Amino acid sequence: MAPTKDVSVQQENKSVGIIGMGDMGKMYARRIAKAGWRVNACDRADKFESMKQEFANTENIKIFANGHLVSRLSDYIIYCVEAELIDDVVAVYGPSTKLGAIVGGQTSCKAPEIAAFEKHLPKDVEIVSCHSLHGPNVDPSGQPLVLIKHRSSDASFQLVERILACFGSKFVYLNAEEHDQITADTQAVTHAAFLSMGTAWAAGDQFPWEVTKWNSGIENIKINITLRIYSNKWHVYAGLAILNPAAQRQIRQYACSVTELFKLILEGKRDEFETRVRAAGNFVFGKQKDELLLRDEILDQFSLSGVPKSERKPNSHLSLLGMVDCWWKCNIVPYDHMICSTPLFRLRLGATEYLFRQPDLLDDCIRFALDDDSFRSDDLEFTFAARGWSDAVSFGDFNSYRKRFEKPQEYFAPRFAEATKLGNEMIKTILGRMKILEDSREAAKT
Ligand SMILES: NC(=O)C1=CN([C@@H]2O[C@H](COP(=O)(O)OP(=O)(O)OC[C@H]3O[C@@H](n4cnc5c(N)ncnc54)[C@H](OP(=O)(O)O)[C@@H]3O)[C@@H](O)[C@H]2O)C=CC1
Ligand SMILES: O=C(O)C(=O)Cc1ccc(O)cc1
Repeated sequence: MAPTKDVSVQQENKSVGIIGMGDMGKMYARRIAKAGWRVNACDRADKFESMKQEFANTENIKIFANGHLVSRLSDYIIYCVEAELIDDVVAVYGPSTKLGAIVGGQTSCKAPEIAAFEKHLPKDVEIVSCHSLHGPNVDPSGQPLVLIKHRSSDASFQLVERILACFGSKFVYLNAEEHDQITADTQAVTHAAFLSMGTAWAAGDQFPWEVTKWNSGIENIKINITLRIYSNKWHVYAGLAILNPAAQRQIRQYACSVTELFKLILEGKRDEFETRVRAAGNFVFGKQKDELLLRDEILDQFSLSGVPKSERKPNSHLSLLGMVDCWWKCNIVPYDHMICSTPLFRLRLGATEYLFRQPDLLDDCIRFALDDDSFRSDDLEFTFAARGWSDAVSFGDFNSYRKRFEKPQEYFAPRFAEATKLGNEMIKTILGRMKILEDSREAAKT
């Protein structure tokens, strides 16, 4: 029989440690173990027995009582804990790291993670960090996986590459600072926009799929993504926004863009509003010639409502106008950030592109924003919400972020099961199509 990949991996006689066996840690452990590497893993001590049971029959995974035991044994140790806890957890287990091992982390913001490693790890330990730019239930193949060679030899870095190759992801090589700059946009502002939509709908006591005016192709994206975010754990979003200074700046600009555009609407300053929206659009989309990322017939498959197309109305789309204005004011061309794109970022870019690159739609939207007041109160709620999220992030208070998150979460909870199912299908279909487009663009370049 031909030697399998598993055999060559075992021959390296290296083991991987995972500290923090939540959603991402388990996903990492399972995939790395399946590729044949020995995995030593732990979560908090009080979960030791239940974890042991859960992984009793999983080949190559051994559960330990704590991170000291994992650290002492493993050659590449990955911290998969909450971002806000990284300093505390590395302070405890870091000094137990095996002599000459490599350490990395999976948290979504790298400045505090690298600072914790530099502070608490012994000097002989190398540092190679990583970040999978997708959630635990998304197929990692073809998705970006950032690798950060912070303090390591080439040989150690190549070992990490061989270990993480089992995801089939696209490696993206960045330093920690570049990572945080780009993900501030691709992740933190993306979440801020959809979190604000959810807060506004909940504050206005609207299940958007039950209200006719929220029914059109891109509304389906807004609703499905918003519900997808609220059905998740608050700490993931809090960590990557609060701990990343670039994210705080960009989220503040998003709130400011939304507020300024809304004031122009209220004051009826048509020319100023239109000039600003078009200038932002030209900056972001002016050079784009490729086919649109999103198409009606695909978007329409993913409605939570079933309202016929003929009954749909235009929308002022303040949330999308604000995104493009924010990119313009931050001097960001989002297409340059595709290397660190998450599925949600691609959908956000697809939705704004859909509006700005179809001249009739943008004309309708500008006219509607100024002449029709049926979205005014929704836009008011949205503006409050965007500023509230920006404040929550700037104040840096995890607890108030959590409270802010949990209110809409409770409001939308009854629809999570259905929305997640539809959202997963939507993401699969739309991203499948986007990938074909992106591949053909790449092929055209070469
Ligand atoms: N979920 C996602 O979509 C993604 C998340 N990430 C990042 O990955 C990291 C993990 O996220 P995720 O898996 O979703 O979060 P989870 O909350 O599911 O997992 C974190 C786990 O670490 C455990 N933990 C906390 N302290 C310790 C400790 N001292 N020793 C051992 N285990 C500990 C937590 O226990 P307890 O719950 O009791 O605190 C929890 O089980 C985060 O930093 C997140 O930002 C990155 C990409 C995607
Ligand atoms: O795609 C998104 O934006 C998600 O919400 C999932 C996610 C969350 C945190 C990460 O660090 C990476 C991906």
